[in-house]
Amino acid sequence: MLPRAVAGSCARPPASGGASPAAAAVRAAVPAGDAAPAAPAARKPLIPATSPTRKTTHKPPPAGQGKVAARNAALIQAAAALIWAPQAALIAMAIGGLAHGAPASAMLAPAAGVLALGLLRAALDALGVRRAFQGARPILTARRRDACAAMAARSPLDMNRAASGEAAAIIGEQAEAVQAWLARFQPARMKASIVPLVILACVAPLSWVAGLILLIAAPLIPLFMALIGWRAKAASEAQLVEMGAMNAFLLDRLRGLATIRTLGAVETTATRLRANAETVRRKTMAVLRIAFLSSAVLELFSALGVALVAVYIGFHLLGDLPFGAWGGKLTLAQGLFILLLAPAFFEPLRELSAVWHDKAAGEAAMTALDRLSAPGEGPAAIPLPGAQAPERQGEAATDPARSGSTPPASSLSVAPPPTGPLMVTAHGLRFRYPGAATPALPDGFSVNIAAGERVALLGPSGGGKSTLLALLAGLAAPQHGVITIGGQRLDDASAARLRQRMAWIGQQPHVFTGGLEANVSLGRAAPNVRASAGRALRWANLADVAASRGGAIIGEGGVGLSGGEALRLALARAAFNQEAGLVLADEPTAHLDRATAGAVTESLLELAKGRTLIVATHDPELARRMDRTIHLPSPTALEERS
Ligand SMILES: Nc1ncnc2c1ncn2[C@@H]1O[C@H](COP(=O)(O)OP(=O)(O)OP(=O)(O)O)[C@@H](O)[C@H]1O
Repeated sequence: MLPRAVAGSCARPPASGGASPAAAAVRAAVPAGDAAPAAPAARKPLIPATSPTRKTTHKPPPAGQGKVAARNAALIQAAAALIWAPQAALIAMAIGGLAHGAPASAMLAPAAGVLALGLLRAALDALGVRRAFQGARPILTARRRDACAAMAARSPLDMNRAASGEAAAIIGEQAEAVQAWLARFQPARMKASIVPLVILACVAPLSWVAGLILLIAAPLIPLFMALIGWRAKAASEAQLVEMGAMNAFLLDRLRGLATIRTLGAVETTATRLRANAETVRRKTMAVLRIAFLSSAVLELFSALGVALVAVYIGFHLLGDLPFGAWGGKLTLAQGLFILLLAPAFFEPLRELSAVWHDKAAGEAAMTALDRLSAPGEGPAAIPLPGAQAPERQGEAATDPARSGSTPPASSLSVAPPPTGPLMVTAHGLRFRYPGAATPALPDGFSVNIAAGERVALLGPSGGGKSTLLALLAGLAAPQHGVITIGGQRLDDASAARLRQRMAWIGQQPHVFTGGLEANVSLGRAAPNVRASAGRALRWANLADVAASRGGAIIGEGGVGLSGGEALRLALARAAFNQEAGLVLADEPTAHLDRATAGAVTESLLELAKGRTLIVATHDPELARRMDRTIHLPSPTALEERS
């Protein structure tokens, strides 16, 4: 089985600014896929993250740079919000002037001023939003890249790796919440800490009563929002976990659809899926309930604050409440100015509350990304030799501890493995899966396979055939013993380079979304890629399939391939790799009818010309066609020995 591929990140424009917390929560709680069909760009062919010739470069997230960009964007947005103060002053003065008998023509200058300031405000606001989005995007991309790199740095044999469905849901979909959090919550927080203070500074010198009302009403909003926010975060996290679990379950069952049908387990699977969906619905409703509750609290307090200011100003102007203006009496213009500013005082607090759910969802998504990006250390982890997690950049090549218990004698050798068929040796191997009671291979297992030899690994189920192939492919490191490929020791430093000279044919090759040719080349660099992929397809007897599909998308969401065709695709992939001097095949004829299995056997033999071939199989016919057979003992024999 090749390492699972992880979907790359896809850009999505910022969500439109929601006015209420409920709207924000609906955005956060409802999966994007439910709200709108995936954009065609999101269906690009995927390339395995550990594709041998594809080098992943990891850059650290531009945290410092991102922070400066976010602060600048927030300041621009705060400045835009503050423009309302001079606009309100112009409007109040103009109406005050009218009340005192000024001619209508006196309105023209203030109206022009309000218009000009309005345009400036809109421009600044747009600039601030744009800057915030541009500042947040690279941070999200870096986090996604880190998560993909950390996943790729774990062996496909590692059972503790996140399931593909869960990883795809977190990296592809849930991670978008980080963008909303960074681009919207942080500017909103900055606005909420600057704008009300400035407005208070404008209002208080005119009327201490109005200032006091605002001062008392304002902190109640963040206080209640914080109280509700704690629950919102917990609810968002629970919802994300449930969504990831459902995706993982769905993907797993889709992969095994044929088996489910064969075993008549369709109804059971559907029932379980229905139960999962019901749990997701309940968790989503919990998030929405909290959102609507916080929305009600917020509107109540801001409406009360504005109403109290309006009542006071009204009665003050009528002379019923003659106090509160520092010993004097407010003019109509001053009263209007305060009235116009009162809603603007609460506006940033409302906005902050509206994006509070972005914060809850963003933090929950960030935690999920962190979990994926964790390098997978500890007793249960199986690191992928030769792969580098982002944190380990530059460290792996010089760290002997990572290459197993034996010192990396030839790891300093940078000579490329020889061309042509590769000799394979294994000496004194010991390998036990983390947490397993018994070794997966006979202890001290040794083997010598000559260059160009064709060998079958035979043995009962669970005897360790696939494990041995995985160790030879450098997908996991043995706890003891030495493997050499083409005379070079397979270790942490050489694994990635040696894997480039290997081809792997699994039982159920993964078909990526994309055309047949792209599925053969898998993003690998080669001269005349298309022509070479076409040749490989013709060689694997897939020319007819390619012609009938006419460049259509195959794989996830596209037209599928039969089991035999998928196997032939794997053969074409191996044939495409002209550099491969070692072909490792894991039960290539399993699940195939006799005729197709025979055809696959012939193709394998042809592929093996000029290459070394090691096949794990239960198929006696395939084993008979090999030069030699190696028997691996049964697991019970191993248990007795251990
Ligand atoms: N990723 C894994 N994590 C933990 N244990 C594993 C893992 N893969 C295999 N094993 C265990 O290791 C032992 C050897 O399994 P392996 O798949 O290598 O046998 P096999 O000979 O290929 O079997 P089969 O013919 O059924 O494919 C088994 O006991 C199996 O349960």
